Amino acid sequence: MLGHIARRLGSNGLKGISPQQLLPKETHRHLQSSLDTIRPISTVSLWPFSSQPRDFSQPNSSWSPEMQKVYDHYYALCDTDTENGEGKKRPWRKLPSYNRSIKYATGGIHLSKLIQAKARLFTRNVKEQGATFEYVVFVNKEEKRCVCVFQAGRLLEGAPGHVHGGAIATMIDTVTGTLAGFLSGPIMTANLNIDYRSPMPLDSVVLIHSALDRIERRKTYITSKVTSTDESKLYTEATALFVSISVGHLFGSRN
Ligand SMILES: CCCCCCCCCCCCCC(=O)SCCNC(=O)CCNC(=O)[C@H](O)C(C)(C)COP(=O)(O)OP(=O)(O)OC[C@H]1O[C@@H](n2cnc3c(N)ncnc32)[C@H](O)[C@@H]1OP(=O)(O)O
Repeated sequence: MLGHIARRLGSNGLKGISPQQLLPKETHRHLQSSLDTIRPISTVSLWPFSSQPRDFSQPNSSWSPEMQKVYDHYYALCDTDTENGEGKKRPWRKLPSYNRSIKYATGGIHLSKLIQAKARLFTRNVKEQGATFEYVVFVNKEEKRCVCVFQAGRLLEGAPGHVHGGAIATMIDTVTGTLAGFLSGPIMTANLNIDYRSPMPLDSVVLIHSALDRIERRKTYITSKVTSTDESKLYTEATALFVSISVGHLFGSRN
């Protein structure tokens, strides 16, 4: 199939070629009839390759009612785009989450190939939904803080029936790092201090609250705490230091 498409593309790339020309008649007819059953034809694109990367933080069937409820709560506080382009300005924004750290940033697709084409983000590389890290990050730019809703799947076991401390550290690093990157641009974790206060049962849904403490030159300090969704129980507290880097740092350059 891909060879067929490549032959039809020839040396002219995609210019002027419709999806109908690229697909065998039978495949095209099948695709057309499937799509007709789910969306009005006027809104259907027959182009079979999505240019949109998958957002792993969209709700899915592995989410517990509690996870969905907290997601709905924060989602309702987010900026919205309406059909006539008049969005509602609200303080929160849901961040999309892809399975590579830089691929979809500006120019990142080329960088990600240079660095390691087959690399995948640690927290987004298990196919079975709900088995490991299910999470979504909401950020409040004005208040320089974010909240991550995290459902810890059964494959994250450390102590029997409970979430592994390394998995919790991974999520704290990810969330504090996301906030630091959002506020300061490219960064790397220089220091992460964690106090584990109570064991977290597998399948728990928790909130990871992270906030900017201060920025000093290239250093961004973030504080974080992990609580139950009603915030009555404290699981973990942490502080993190991120140092701003140039892209060259990832290639071993000190500039
Ligand atoms: C963009 C994000 C969005 C993407 C989405 C994906 C989401 C996932 C997000 C996932 C996120 C996950 C992210 C990850 O997991 S990143 C992976 C884990 N981290 C690393 O591997 C980092 C390894 N270390 C280094 O590369 C370098 O040491 C760094 C870059 C950290 C600094 O080396 P550099 O040569 O550049 O700087 P410098 O040495 O001149 O120091 C500069 C300043 O910093 C101070 N300092 C340094 N170290 C420490 C320390 N340990 N405690 C206290 N202070 C420290 C230092 O005193 C100085 O202070 P001052 O003299 O200015 O006062």
